[in-house]
Amino acid sequence: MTPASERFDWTVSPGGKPAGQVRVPGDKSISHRSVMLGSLATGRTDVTGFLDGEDCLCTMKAFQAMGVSIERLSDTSLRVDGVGLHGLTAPAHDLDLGNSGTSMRLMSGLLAAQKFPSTLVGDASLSRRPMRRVIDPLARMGAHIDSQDGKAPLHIRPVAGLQGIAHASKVASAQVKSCILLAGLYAQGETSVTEPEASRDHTERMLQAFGVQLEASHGRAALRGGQQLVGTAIPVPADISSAAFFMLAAAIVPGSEIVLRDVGINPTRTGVIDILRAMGAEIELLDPRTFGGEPVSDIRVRGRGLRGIAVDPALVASAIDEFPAVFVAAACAEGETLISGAEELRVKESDRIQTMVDGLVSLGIDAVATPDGARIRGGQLRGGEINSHGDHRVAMSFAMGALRSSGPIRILDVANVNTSFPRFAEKAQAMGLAIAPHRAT
Ligand SMILES: O=C(O)C1=C[C@@H](OP(=O)(O)O)[C@@H](O)[C@H](O)C1
Ligand SMILES: C=C(OP(=O)(O)O)C(=O)O
Repeated sequence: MTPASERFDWTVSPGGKPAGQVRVPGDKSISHRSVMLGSLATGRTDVTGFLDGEDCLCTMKAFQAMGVSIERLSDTSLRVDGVGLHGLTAPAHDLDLGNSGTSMRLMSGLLAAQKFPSTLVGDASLSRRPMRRVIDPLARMGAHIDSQDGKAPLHIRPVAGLQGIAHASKVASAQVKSCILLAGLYAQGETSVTEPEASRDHTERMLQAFGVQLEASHGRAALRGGQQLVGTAIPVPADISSAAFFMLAAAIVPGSEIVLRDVGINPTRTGVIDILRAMGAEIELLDPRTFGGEPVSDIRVRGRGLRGIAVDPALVASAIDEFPAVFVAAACAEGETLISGAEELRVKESDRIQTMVDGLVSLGIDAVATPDGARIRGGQLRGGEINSHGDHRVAMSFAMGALRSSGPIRILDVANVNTSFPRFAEKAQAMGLAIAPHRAT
């Protein structure tokens, strides 16, 4: 795998008609949680379809550094021998969580409850992201976390115990919700989280699969502390957030047809399907089934040409990571697309509103950023150079844009794609994209 420190670029030549079948890598959210919950359980957890991206490998290494035996049976299969809720041991060094917001926010919850200190560090992008959204509620539970003005590194001090709280989150964030629920496993009494829109519910589903009693309803989750987790088998579905780039590819090229296999279609994640359908894409769910506690299906996408829409703000939470792809879909649609209610995009790996608007404008598209979204008028993409700002989802979205551009698109700084989608360029090539990776010059 390419180390994120090496600079890589892509040149993507225009044209191509996406065709064929692909299974994109495993779901990132579920892969992180499989390591975390498997480590805290008693007994063995076998994980198949694990995402071997750098983000999830950071989580895996962090738990290994805290004494958990995690064996890689293959690139995508793990065997986790859990140490129980109180079995983690003090790491000998800072825990480096790379580029991964999910690792840092979820782990801060469970580490806040430990009898040993720990320090969580990340790369330059992760060190710019807001952590007060987890530090403040954890402090109300009795945790001690020192930060750099609300940002990483996070120094977590040992505490005698935590108290359950009822947390009303201002943002719809599965990372905040999961952080508090993981701390709640160790707290006295009940811990609950409510949020303005329902965020992805993998933590709730997976805790239940590990035997935890939990109340979950739309926008609220609650559990009582002191419950034991019991190891279980976790088959990880393909990640709808990675599949979204291929949905985009087929949707913007009339006459194309692809099938994406084994994709997780948890209803808290399927906003991108609703948005692309509203824009005119033909998307069919084939053979719906379940993997463990998660709904899965194959997805057929046929390109029919897209039209601009006002994206329903109620879909933002369930499509949050797919907006870079939606920006490119909007650029390839007839008419105007309005995106609103999506200010969370500004605090991801990059400011995804600004990065996407800047990139589209440099490719000749009329696009304007607003505080919580953008206005994008569809048009002819021309060739040019895109700075991905080291943001994997920005890089992959613009790569697909080349299917409709009049000249080659060069995308700078793409090594970070390995955080969520290892071997993306090979899979995209196999589906018809003329993508050439090369060392940055
Ligand atoms: O809980 C998770 O696994 C994730 C939650 C989302 O973040 P927020 O909770 O910050 O919205 C998402 O953007 C991220 O890629 C993964
Ligand atoms: C926002 C993302 O991840 P994280 O928050 O885990 O860095 C993402 O993968 O798009």
